[in-house]
Amino acid sequence: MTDVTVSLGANKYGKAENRLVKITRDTDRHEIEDLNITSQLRGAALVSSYLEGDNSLVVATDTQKNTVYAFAREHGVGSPESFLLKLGAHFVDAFEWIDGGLWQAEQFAWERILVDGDEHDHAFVRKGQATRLATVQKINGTTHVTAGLKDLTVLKSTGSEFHGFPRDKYTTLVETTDRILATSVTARWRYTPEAVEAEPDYNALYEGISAALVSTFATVHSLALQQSLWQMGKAAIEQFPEIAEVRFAMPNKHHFLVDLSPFELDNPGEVFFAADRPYGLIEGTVIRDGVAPAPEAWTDTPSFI
Ligand SMILES: O=c1[nH]c(=O)c2[nH]c(=O)[nH]c2[nH]1
Repeated sequence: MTDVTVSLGANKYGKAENRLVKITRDTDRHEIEDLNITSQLRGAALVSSYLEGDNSLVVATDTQKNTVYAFAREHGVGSPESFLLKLGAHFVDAFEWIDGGLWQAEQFAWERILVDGDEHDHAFVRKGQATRLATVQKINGTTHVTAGLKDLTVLKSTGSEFHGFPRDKYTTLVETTDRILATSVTARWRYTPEAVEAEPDYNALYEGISAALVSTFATVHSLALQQSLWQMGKAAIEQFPEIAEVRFAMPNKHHFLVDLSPFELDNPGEVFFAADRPYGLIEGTVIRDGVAPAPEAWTDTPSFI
């Protein structure tokens, strides 16, 4: 057997993709900062953790994660650059064997939802996300037009409650009167045969209907995402006689308040972990009374929405 020797090359370790949502709520006009942060450390002395399983110098990835959330509360975010600089300085200063590291951030941009032309104080829409949808169905001699949108991500940093649900031995969810409500709306609506016949301005209808959906999301004080869904569909149908029905699929994008008490920090609704899965999935159709149902309009379109 030939003598084979191996050595450890470049390495670093840490916690990837810490989803941090920071709400600044000193006044009624909230600010949102939404980031995905990765922290990784390097140090020559860390070789023993790889070669021998010696963890005596391993600043746990869990500690790195906690530091991200605690720093958001202690120092705020401000800019991703300044936040990462603070993290980097902390790790190399606090642990002398940490020579360096790599700290990376993605920041997701949000805009305030406009309600009657005015910026809302605590309701936001993710920038540049929504995709417009349109379908023409010719079937049994009839033409149906459906339209909609997907990936319209909206968030309210207050004005949402969830309580009064049944409890059994598997229920652990704590009742809340103030939570973040966030969803990525998929909605498809069907235009009435009369609207299609009249060859309406579909661009103007799309703008108006999508504005009605988001402004209703913003203004409804929500007791559940189900109720927001209903109110959004109802508003669109009431404001636009061209719509016969609206179908929705709305994931409940959970934001969990981070427990900062182990670090002797309070967290009055400011620092959240934005989970990506599992998520609640709330679906429903809102139908104008008196219109003829047209299930064939949806033939071969995506299963529900
Ligand atoms: O708006 C909500 N609807 C639910 O049905 C539900 N279930 C849950 O755990 N949280 C929530 N939130």
